Amino acid sequence: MLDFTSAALFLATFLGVYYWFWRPKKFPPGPRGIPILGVVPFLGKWPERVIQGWCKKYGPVVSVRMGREDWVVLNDFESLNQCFVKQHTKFSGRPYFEALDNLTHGLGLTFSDYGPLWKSQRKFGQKTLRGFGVGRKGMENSVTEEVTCFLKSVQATEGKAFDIKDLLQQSSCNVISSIVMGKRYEYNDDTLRRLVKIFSDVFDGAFENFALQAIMFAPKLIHVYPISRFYEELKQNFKYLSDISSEAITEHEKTFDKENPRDFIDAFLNDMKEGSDKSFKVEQLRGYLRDIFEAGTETTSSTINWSLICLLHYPEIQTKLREEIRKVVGLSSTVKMSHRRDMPYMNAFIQEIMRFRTFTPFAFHHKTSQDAEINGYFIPKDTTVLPNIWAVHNDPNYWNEPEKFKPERFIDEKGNFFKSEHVIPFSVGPRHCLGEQLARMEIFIFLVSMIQRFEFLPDPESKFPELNDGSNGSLFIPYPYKLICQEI
Ligand code: HEM
Repeated sequence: MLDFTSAALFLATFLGVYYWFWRPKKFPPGPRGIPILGVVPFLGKWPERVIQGWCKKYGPVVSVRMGREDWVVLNDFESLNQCFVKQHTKFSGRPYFEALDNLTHGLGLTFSDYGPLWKSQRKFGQKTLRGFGVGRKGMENSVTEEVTCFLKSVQATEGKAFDIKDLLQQSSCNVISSIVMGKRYEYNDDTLRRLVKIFSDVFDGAFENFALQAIMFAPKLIHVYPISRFYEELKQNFKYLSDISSEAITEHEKTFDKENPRDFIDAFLNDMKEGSDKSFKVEQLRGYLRDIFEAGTETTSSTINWSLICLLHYPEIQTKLREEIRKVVGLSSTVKMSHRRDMPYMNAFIQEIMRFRTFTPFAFHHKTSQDAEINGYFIPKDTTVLPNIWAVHNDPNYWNEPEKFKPERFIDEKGNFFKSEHVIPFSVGPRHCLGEQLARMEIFIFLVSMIQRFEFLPDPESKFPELNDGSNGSLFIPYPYKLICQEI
C-alpha cells in the first residue's frame, strides 16, 4: 500500500514538475515564476519595467508564465515590427477571455478575433473615421465646437484651483458622442456623468483594475465576492451603454436619409441597408459604439491631463509653447489642424509626452492565429502576445536618457520637427488604434487652445502633482491633483 502511495506521489510530482518545465521546442525563454501563479506575484506595480529588466537575461522576446498560460512579450521596436507589421496575418488575433466574451459576445471591434468580421468592420471604421469624412460637420469641427464649450467652463473657474479631470473626460466623451451619434451633452448632464464614470472606473480604480485582470485569468472568480459585485456592475454598465446606443440607433433609423449621412451611426445603417455584408447588424453596431466610447474617452483625456502636469513641472516649456502659438495662430484666432505643420515645438512636445508618459504600457493583448517564428524562436498558434510599448519608448539602446522629458530630442539642427517611428503609443500593424487620427487631432486642438488662453499654475494649497507616479493598470493615469488656470 505504502509503495503504491509513494509511487503515485512520485508520479504526481514528476508530472507536476514536467508540466511546469515543459515548453514547446524553441519557445522564447523567460522566467517560470511559482506553481499555479507563474510570474504574476513578481510583476508588482510596474510590470512593463520588471519585464524589460528580464530582457537583460533573455533578450527582447521573453516568455512569461501567467497562471497556467505561457505568454510572449515583445520588448523592442524590431521584434514588434517583425510580428505586428511584417507577419501581421499571424499576430493580429485577440485571445478569448470567457468572462469578457459573456458580455461582448464577440461583437464590436476591440475584442473580436482576427477574421472576416473584424476585417470588414475595421475597413468600415477606417473609411468612416478617416480624414474629415464623417458627416456634414467633419471631425475637426466637432473637436473645435467641443473645445469652445470646454474653454468657457475653464474660464468659469476664475483662476480658482480645481481638478480638471472630470471636465477633460466629459469633453473627450462629447467629441466621441458628436462623431458617432451626432450629439453632445451639457457638462454635468446625468447621462454624460454616468458614461464617464463607467469608463474611468474600469481603467482608474485600483480594485476595478485588479478585478478586471483577475477575471481574465480565472473566469470562475466572477462568482466570488467582492469580484462578483464588480462583475455585476460591469454587466449593468454594459447594459447601460447598450441602452444608450439602442436609443440613438432607433432615433437615427426614424430620420435616416441615405443622401445625407450625419454621423457614424448613419454610415453604418447605410451599409446595413445595402445588405451585402451580413456582419452589418444592429447588435454589431451597438458593440462598435461601446468600443469606440470606451477606447476614446479616458485615453485622450488622460494624455491631455499628463501634458498639463508636465507644463506645471516645466514652466519654461509652457512659455516656449505659448510663444510658438502666438507666432503661428495668434492670440485670439481659432487653431486649425493646418497650423500644425508650422509648429515644430508643439509637435515635439506632444510626441515626447506620448513617449515619456506611455499611457498604454502593454497596448492590448494579441494572439497568434497561426504558428509563427521570431528571432529563431517558435510561437505556436493561439499564444497570447503582448507588445511592451513602454519598453520600446524607454529602450536604452535607442534613446539617450529615456527617463528625461526632452521635447528637443525631436527637433533637428534646422529647427524642424521629425516624427519618430519608435514612438508608438497607438501600437503598429493593422490592429493599431482605430482612433489614432481623431486622438491626435483632439490632443493638438485642445492643448493649443488651452495654452493660448490660460497660464497653468500649481495650486499652492495642495500637493504638487506627481509626474512620475500614477495609477498603473491597463492604462497609466495621473493621480488626482488641482491646478489653477489663469486667463491671459
Ligand atoms: C491618446 C489616445 C489613444 C491611445 C494612446 C490609444 C491607443 C490604442 C492602443 C494601444 C490600441 C491597441 C492596439 C493593438 O491592439 O495593437 C488601441 C485600439 C483601439 N482604439 Fe485607441 N487609443 C487612443 C484613442 C482612441 C480614440 C479617440 C478612439 C476612438 C475612435 C480609439 C479607438 C480604438 C479602437 C476601436 C481600438 C481597437 C482596434 C482593433 O481592435 O482593431 N482609440 N488604441
